[in-house]
Amino acid sequence: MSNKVLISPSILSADFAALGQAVRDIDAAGADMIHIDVMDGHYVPNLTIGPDVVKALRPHSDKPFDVHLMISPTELLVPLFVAAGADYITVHPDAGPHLHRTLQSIRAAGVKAGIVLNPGAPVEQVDPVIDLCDQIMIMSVNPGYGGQSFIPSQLEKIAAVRAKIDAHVARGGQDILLQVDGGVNPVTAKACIAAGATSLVAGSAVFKGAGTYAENIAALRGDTANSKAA
Ligand SMILES: O=C(CO)[C@H](O)[C@H](O)COP(=O)(O)O
Ligand SMILES: [Co+2]
Repeated sequence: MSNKVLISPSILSADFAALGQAVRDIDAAGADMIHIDVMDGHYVPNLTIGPDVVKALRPHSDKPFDVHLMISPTELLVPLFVAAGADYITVHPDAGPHLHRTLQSIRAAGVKAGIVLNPGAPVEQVDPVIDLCDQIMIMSVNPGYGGQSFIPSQLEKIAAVRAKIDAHVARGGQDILLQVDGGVNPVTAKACIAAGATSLVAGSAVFKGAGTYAENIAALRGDTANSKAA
């Protein structure tokens, strides 16, 4: 795997009246993936994007669509996001009803599967399903809204999951992206990377940061030569 950290800008912070343009712009600015936050007004107290919007955005970029499902129950809607063009589907273990089966069904559909640990969730949630994960995401804010502040206690969890992934790979298991989502800016990004993250989600820091989208993305990678936002 490349040492370069992947940047997955969250379109939650984009202009919802111009999402296609936003996806084209972050693609051109060097995003590695496009993070799409799906909220149902039930698992989290906010409503956002459904499968028809994901399908409508699909022609606007060839980059992987990184779909973060904050919906409960999860299982019934997974096929709709697969059909809409998701490349990664990441689910919350407590959204239910059957985490193991949900991850199996995502992978059986040819899509990469991930789990998300909320700030209050124990790191042990990873253990029973690590074989089925292509991505593990640590939420560094409580899910539901963009623009919140990074919760520093999650750095310890990032490091603990890094150790679990490294041990898993050493046993011959598949490599797994370690993603962080929430309150990621150039300062917190540095701490996340030091703790072992390999993929960073950022909404506010990309769409509302100090520089151009390309400069904001470069700043998250720690590439200060190409950034005005660091
Ligand atoms: O999943 C999310 C919220 O539930 C978002 O991906 C996340 O909050 C990104 O926004 P920001 O970078 O502004 O914190
Ligand atoms: Co998200």
